[in-house]
Amino acid sequence: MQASLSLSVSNPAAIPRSGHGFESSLPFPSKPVNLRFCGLRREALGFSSTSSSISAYRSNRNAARSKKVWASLGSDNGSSSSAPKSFDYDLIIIGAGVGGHGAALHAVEKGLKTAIVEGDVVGGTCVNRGCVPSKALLAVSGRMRELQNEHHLKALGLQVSAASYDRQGVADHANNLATKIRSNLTNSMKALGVDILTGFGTVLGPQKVKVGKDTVVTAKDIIIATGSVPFVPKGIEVDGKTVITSDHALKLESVPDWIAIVGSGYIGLEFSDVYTALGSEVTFVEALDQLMPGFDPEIGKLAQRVLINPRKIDYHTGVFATKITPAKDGKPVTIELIDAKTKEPKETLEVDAALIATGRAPFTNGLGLENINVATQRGFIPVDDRMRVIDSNGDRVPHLFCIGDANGKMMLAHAASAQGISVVEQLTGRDHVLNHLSIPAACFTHPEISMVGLTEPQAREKAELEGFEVAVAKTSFKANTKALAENEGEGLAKLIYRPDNGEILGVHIFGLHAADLIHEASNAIALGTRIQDLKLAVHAHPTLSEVLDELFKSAKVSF
Ligand SMILES: Cc1cc2nc3c(=O)[nH]c(=O)nc-3n(C[C@H](O)[C@H](O)[C@H](O)COP(=O)(O)OP(=O)(O)OC[C@H]3O[C@@H](n4cnc5c(N)ncnc54)[C@H](O)[C@@H]3O)c2cc1C
Repeated sequence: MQASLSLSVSNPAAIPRSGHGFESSLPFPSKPVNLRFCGLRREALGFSSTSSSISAYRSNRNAARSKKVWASLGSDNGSSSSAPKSFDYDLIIIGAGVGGHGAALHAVEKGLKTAIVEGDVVGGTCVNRGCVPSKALLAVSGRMRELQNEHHLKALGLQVSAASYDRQGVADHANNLATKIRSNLTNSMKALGVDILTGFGTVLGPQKVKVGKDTVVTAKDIIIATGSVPFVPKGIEVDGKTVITSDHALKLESVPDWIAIVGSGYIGLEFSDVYTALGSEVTFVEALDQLMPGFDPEIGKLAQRVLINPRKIDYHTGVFATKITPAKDGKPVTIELIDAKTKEPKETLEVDAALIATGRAPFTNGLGLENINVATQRGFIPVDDRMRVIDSNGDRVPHLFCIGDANGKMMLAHAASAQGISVVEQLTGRDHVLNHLSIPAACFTHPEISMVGLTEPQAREKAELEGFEVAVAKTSFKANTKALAENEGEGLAKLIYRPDNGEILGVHIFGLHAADLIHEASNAIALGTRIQDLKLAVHAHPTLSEVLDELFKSAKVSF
């Protein structure tokens, strides 16, 4: 039975989505979708934004405009430009993904007259082809996994005769969620006064954008937020049916008996969770010597023991897939492997399907960067620590910023949104530099993996360079009452810190709801809270949050 799931892409051809022929530098992964990023703001939740509140926004906006402080932007971003004195907008954002949307809402709240240009559908990757539909599928795989686990059910005194699923129903759940969130997002932007300009955006100059064929709009400042597309290495032929990317996999048009997943980063891992829960066997193909590169090694090892070994998953590490050919005329998908180091040919795998999860490539094609003397670096737009675009001479391009996946700093939804908010803060007079080390990442397998800050090897390297001590504390979920009540005691939380001053360097969690638990640590890093103060915080009992309480209490800080 074939599904006809559609993500309602009104004009999917508007933006090319082919691979870019270079290695994507995907930093570790993801975190839970903050509903704010997905349009579920007050208004969308039924607290309607009245016309009086909108007009209040508009008059605040005008007041804020006249008071705008540009000091933080430096002289080359200020009024020295020869651009026209009056503009159509204070701010134009190119790309209505999660980054563009976050920036737009913050900008109108701050009183900036704002337009957002979108060449496809509002919501970008996260809402239409990323976080949102993938988490809907993972919600299903989590439940399937529980219902299929006889030991778990028996331990809870439950009996379930057989768990089965309706593939189309599962696909509909993912599609419906994306549609709902996309509509919330569109409505909230409209309600707050963001102008949505439909068409492909091209930068004509630092303060001028062409939308579609012949509309030209000007703005005091421009943010590029054009996101990314799946990266497909050379030699791999994607047919969208048996050799697929995440864009296709999210439609769940089939559940193959045996699927190879090329790449074991967070996207590959999450899909392995979905496919194995729905009955597929999975084979990972990974170029590095270990699965799950990017995770703290100790957490990766534990995750491999729990997520990979007991499931219908096998793997080949240290190999490149040089050629992948789709199934045809009754022949299976073939995957030719070579040794990643020696480049000697190895075996050829024959499977029912292959999912290419080798990272994401920035989408900066056709943006008109040549008009502003900007050269991309492996496709990414170079920016400084305030997201200001850097040109080919190493100078800042006045009034031009780039946020989100397109700058490659941290390819996560909430990082894109935080960068957008940070830029708007700068434009409205507050110098702001985002601390990317305080931004958490999560992988939504069952159980989940989350992290913030440095891994232990990274922290030790930094300590050696800077000359300080590093200490590590750990707590098991087996010591947590709530986890045991749920029969989910498998898990570990790890804290990497400086014993001399109580600074948190990194926190890594594998276990039930790890993606939610990480925020206590990321807020502490963002706010500079030290472990000696966290030890005094009180957590409700019995909750999973006590895992972190235990973790901080077990750290040995020397004052
Ligand atoms: C399967 C999958 C699961 C993921 N899960 C998570 C997760 O759980 N948590 C997480 O944090 N991240 C997750 N991510 C990553 C996340 O989706 C991205 O980091 C995020 O979407 C980046 O946001 P962005 O605004 O930079 O770009 P995008 O969301 O890609 O949006 C860019 C927008 O710009 C538009 N556009 C591009 N060029 C132009 C142009 N010239 N003119 C007009 N419009 C243009 C595009 O159509 C698009 O709408 C996931 C990604 C995938 C693929």
